[in-house]
Amino acid sequence: MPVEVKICGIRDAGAMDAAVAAGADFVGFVFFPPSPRAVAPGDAAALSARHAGGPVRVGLFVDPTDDALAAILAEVPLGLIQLHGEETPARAAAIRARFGLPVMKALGIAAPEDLAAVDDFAPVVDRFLFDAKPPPGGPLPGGNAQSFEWQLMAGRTIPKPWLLAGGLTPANVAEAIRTARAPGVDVSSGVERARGVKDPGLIRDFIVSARGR
Ligand SMILES: O=C(O)c1ccccc1NCC(=O)[C@H](O)[C@H](O)COP(=O)(O)O
Repeated sequence: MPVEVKICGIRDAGAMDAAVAAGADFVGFVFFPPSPRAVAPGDAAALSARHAGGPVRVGLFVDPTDDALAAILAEVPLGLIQLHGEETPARAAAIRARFGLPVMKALGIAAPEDLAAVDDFAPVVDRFLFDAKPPPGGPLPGGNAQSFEWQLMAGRTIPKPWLLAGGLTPANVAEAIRTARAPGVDVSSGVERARGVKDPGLIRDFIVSARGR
């Protein structure tokens, strides 16, 4: 199976087109206003409409209310909801049931015990994303260009499809995949030329490096 790739934080046509052309499996739209990568729902819908088919459109949320989810889903044709906050398994289950979309839960990993949450979420989510724990007091719960120890994932049986994230770049993604034995990867900062500004060339390089060609 080819490694799955998600390009997160798409905000402009150049990035969207590059991700589609390079064969990304997922593109992420950040619906978290404090993020420099936040995108307005109308803009996300327009970017999505540039391509029929192609990658799964992922909406990234941080502890969203039902009203916020409903408003965005009314505008943007999302195929997957990414929960990147402090959502509990019960909240993830409720979102999945109410909105009828698959859910990917992001878990911050710094030590082996952080993976214990997998057992709690596995029955109620469709995918996992394993990211570095955010810096204490930092403004963002993700997208911080920070890696965690990839070796923590090696040899783990994760009962759902999963993506490795955190500090990945075109230069380190192949080693990260080998070390973590990751079936998929997610990137944001590592394909940016400035914070929040994606670089189409880096998006291409990242996907080529991840897939080993
Ligand atoms: O990217 C953001 O701005 C963001 C804001 C709030 C919550 C999560 C966020 N990003 C989550 C992602 O899926 C990132 O791609 C992932 O954390 C990896 O980011 P990076 O280390 O920058 O590649």
